[in-house]
Amino acid sequence: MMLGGSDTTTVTLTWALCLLLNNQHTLKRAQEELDNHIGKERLVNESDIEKLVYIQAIIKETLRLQPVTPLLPPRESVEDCTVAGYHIPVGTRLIVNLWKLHRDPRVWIDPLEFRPERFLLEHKEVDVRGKHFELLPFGVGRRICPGITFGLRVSQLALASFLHEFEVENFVDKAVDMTGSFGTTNMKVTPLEVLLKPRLSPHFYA
Ligand code: HEM
Repeated sequence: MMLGGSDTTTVTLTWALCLLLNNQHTLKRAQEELDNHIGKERLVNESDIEKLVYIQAIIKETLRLQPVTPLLPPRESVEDCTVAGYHIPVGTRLIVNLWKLHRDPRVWIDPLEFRPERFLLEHKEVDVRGKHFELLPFGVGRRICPGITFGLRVSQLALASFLHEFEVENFVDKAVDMTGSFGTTNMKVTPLEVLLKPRLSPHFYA
């Protein structure tokens, strides 16, 4: 249970930072949201997350483009059925391809673009809890991730605190490498190196 939790959150936060660094306007907008709602005289609290809708949208958009498990663990059909015109005999192993689903151009406008705004606009009603089949980063059905609420909250709070407390810049003057391992877990292959600068008064870091 704890292994499922720590890896997945680290992977999500790493990809979120990569995507923000490669899309500077989104990084700026996230920090503006933090400055407007929290200011610079105190740290972020868990109770602030409700108001940080852009931060929430960043985590959703990260999970869409870089799902932790691009292929969900296999299922087995318990009876003969037909799906989208394909006959699936009982006992067939089925694997849901989240990578493809989350980038389907019939569902998502500019599917390869990192655009958190989509979750405040045209996909406002889409959540990640297994009810909307176009976005299933935590899986679906009776084996759905039991750590959704905790995983989401930790990712949102960690990202909000990090961006509130630090200016973050790419270490080298080129786009962050987005190569993923694409194994069971979608890890970033090369290390992410960033430059950090405090954004708040020194006493917050003592
Ligand atoms: C961003 C964070 C997380 C993501 C993206 C994530 C994603 C997933 C996915 C895709 C599955 C497979 C679901 C399926 O087969 O339909 C899963 C299963 C699971 N997750 Fe998570 N997870 C996260 C956080 C957590 C946390 C925080 C915990 C626990 C504290 C956790 C515990 C588990 C467990 C125990 C399973 C296996 C459930 C089963 O097979 O019945 N996960 N997770």
